[in-house]
Amino acid sequence: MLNIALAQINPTIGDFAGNIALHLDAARKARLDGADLVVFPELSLTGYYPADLLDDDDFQQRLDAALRDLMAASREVDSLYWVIGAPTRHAGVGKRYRNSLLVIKNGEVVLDYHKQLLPTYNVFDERRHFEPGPDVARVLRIAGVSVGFMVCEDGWNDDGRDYAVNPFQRLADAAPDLVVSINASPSHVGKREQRHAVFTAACRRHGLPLVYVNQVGGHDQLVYDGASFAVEPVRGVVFESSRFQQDVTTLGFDPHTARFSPRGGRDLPPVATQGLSPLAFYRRQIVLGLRDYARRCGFARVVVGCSGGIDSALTLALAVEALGAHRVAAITMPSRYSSTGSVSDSAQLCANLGIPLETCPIQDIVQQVGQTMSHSTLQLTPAGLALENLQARVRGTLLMTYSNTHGHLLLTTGNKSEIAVGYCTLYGDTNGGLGLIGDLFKTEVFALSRHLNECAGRELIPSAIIDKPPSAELAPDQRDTDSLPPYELLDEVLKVLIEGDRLAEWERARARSTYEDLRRTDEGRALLRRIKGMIARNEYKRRQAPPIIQLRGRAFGSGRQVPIAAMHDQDPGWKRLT
Ligand SMILES: Nc1ncnc2c1ncn2[C@@H]1O[C@H](COP(=O)(O)OP(=O)(O)OC[C@H]2O[C@@H]([n+]3cccc(C(=O)O)c3)[C@H](O)[C@@H]2O)[C@@H](O)[C@H]1O
Ligand SMILES: Nc1ncnc2c1ncn2[C@@H]1O[C@H](COP(=O)(O)OP(=O)(O)OP(=O)(O)O)[C@@H](O)[C@H]1O
Ligand SMILES: NC(=O)CC[C@H](N)C(=O)O
Repeated sequence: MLNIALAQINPTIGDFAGNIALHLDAARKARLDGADLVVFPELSLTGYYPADLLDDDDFQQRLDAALRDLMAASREVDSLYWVIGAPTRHAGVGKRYRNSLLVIKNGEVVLDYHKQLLPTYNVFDERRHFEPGPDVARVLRIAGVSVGFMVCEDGWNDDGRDYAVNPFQRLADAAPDLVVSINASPSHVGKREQRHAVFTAACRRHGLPLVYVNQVGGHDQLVYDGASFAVEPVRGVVFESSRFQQDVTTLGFDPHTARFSPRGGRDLPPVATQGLSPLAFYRRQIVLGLRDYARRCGFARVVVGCSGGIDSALTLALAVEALGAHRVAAITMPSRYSSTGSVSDSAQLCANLGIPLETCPIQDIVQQVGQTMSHSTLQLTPAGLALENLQARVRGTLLMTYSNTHGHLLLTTGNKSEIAVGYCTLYGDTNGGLGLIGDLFKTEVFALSRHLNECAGRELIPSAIIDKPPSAELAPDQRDTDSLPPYELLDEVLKVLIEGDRLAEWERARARSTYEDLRRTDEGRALLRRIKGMIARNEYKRRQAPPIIQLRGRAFGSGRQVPIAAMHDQDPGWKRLT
């Protein structure tokens, strides 16, 4: 019997002392639980993903020292095998580092393995920093059990197709009793189920049991849900660590039966195939994403402009859940175009959430800006769109002034639909340090708001806010639908155009059929061209936008890299100055 601890930790990138302490605490717990080896996530020493910090001299020196400190720390838990992840120096031609898995014991490296498949797609950019490891299998005998090792993406090329490099196949050829995979796998809706499908299929194909340990925590726009797991070749996933929090659990493994057992128990039931609902998932992902972003960047409090609309309401409700009511500030900034509901609904929302609502009307400043500009040599009186945007910019400026004064992090409130088509004001409502709902389509913003109310068993977000038609309230009687197609239609089209083959299977059929229906008529094709044009022409806004927490298969940000100064397909608004 081999006792193996799955140490799902939440390292902070570059906080070497803190990360070593996390390793040591987990190792001590593993020892108390009778573990022979403790398994940490990919790049557990640095945190995933250090990116260009790997090119920084000081970081490199701190990393070298930290690796020595971690080895020394391993002596404090006598004879325990630690499986850790760290960049290690690469001496040959090419990149300076490899993405490595090290097995250490009593201060010595007893095995090293270097990741072969370096993901460089979507949000990943590992080829930029790492040299791939050689096409070899690495196996070590621990407590009479032969254990083979791999790192994250190494396990994803085993789907029956004929890849040039398939580390899972290579390891299977070495016939270990057990596979240990260390990972930094960011989560989005459906990702947990995808991991289960990929690894149960490979384990079944090769008749191999596997332990998969993932990182947990929020790192900029990415959130890692943990959800580490153990797979038996016949029964599939039989254990799953808790999601969205650190977890150190020790399992027994019997090499004769290839089965796992809980500590002191006999058997494990198979884990349910279906995890959280999409809405429950979004909520937990955003809450952890904000919590870790705020604490890692040193923000005790956040501030949100509260319009009485659904986007700011949902942002506030999620911020209160993540940080507590005492850490969230809301400011209403009515203008002459604000409805009465804008302030009264904001007041009701804040009462429901238990936060005070500050008030700062903007009419005087907007007027003053107009007068200043018209009385200057500019002789310019802001009107039309310029006046609309001025209001949004005055609000953005006031919010940043509040942030500068009190040190609150400003949360931006844009959703994926409006970010896609540029229905937002640059340096106005796009101001902020982090977006919580920027990867939710507007229809999902409504659904998640209702979900929060259902979970609370009361109205957190007042139904008046949920039921009112979306409006920017920057001009008289303005409605979003004056400028945009109805969100029920727009969102389905955006799913196809933005997410494409990354669109989750459960929503693919509906989105595609809406899209294909539109392609059948002249009017529909014209609408598609218009939407494509809006997406293309607003690339520049997204390039300047704050990071948003990724929730879906393809989010704006590093996961979608599109040039700005380009001629985009079918863009009716494209013009070249000659
Ligand atoms: N390729 C490019 N590269 C760099 N910069 C570029 C650019 N193209 C335009 N620009 C700049 O961007 C400016 C236009 O962008 P911007 O000033 O943002 O203004 P714009 O996109 O023209 O207008 C904002 C739109 O968003 C709507 N809105 C505003 C606020 C809130 C909401 C809501 O409900 O959430 C909706 C508003 O009603 C309006 O339709 C141009 O004047 C130019 O300076
Ligand atoms: N009267 C206001 N008071 C305070 N903040 C405002 C006000 N109006 C707009 N904002 C800020 O600007 C953001 C964009 O608001 P706007 O109403 O223009 O569009 P929206 O996308 O429908 O957002 P929401 O649903 O929150 O109203 C809001 O989420 C809010 O943060
Ligand atoms: N760190 C990695 O290798 C991540 C890639 C992998 N396919 C995942 O997202 O799970």
